[in-house]
Amino acid sequence: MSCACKGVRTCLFCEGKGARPILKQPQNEIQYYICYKCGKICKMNVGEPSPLAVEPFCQTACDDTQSLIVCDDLVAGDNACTFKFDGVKIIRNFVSFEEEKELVSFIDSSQWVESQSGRYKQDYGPKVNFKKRKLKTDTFYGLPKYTHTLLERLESLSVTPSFKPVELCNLDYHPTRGSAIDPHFDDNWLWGDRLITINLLSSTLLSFNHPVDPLVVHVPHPRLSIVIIEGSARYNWLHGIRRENVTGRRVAMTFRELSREFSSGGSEEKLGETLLSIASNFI
Ligand SMILES: O=C(O)CCC(=O)C(=O)O
Ligand SMILES: [Fe+2]
Repeated sequence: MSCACKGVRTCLFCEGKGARPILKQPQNEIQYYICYKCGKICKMNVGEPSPLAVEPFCQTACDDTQSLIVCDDLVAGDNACTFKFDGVKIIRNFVSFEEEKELVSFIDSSQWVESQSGRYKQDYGPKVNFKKRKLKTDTFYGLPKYTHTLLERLESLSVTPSFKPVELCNLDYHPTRGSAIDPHFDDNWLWGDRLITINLLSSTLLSFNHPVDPLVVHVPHPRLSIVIIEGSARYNWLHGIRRENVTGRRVAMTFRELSREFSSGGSEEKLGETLLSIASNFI
């Protein structure tokens, strides 16, 4: 085993060789979670088991009859919260177990590359230097074929009108590597308003940290579900996956669309058109 950790990032492999993980969660952090069933925000009391251990249901009665739930403009639960948190949609059972098996086998037939914090990665999209705001398209040939039906299905659900991704990033997490992703904002120069992730093989929690206050909102990301991040969840809260919430192998497929700058009327419109045209080849 080896790893690609740099700077403050660590995984179980480099920690085994002496790397020191920095303390990531503040002691006085107030934790909330989103109810699996009704989408309400509930406060987690100290000492309560992780919402991943027991499905986090809110204390009030909520309707559990739907297999497809959409959490939008989440409302404060009984333990009323005073902050605004919106812009997360969860669609459960977006893929079936059979499709999951097929997808993972397609994905695994391509090479995984080691990434930081115990993750493996596969990228389909432009090569980007976000610091210098430069990108190259010469190694991007198109999105993989296995995404075609998934994107058509997404289109037909109409929760994400005209979503045209120009990047797919597959990430592989495993508890034996201590895989995680530290709280971060996704770029907003190239990438647009919506980030969409399909979660395969195991359920997890997507944790949203307030950029200033010691506040976190854990959002369930069930196996087979899709999560759409936009609005304040996209731009005002950092998101990440904590090591303790990776309980089995997890494969996440994240799709990203173009920002306004790369869309029609924007200063990089032409480059955007090139990317869209490449992405429409399913290879
Ligand atoms: O694994 C995930 O669900 C999140 C990945 C993510 O935030 C990213 O790649 O930027
Ligand atoms: Fe991200």
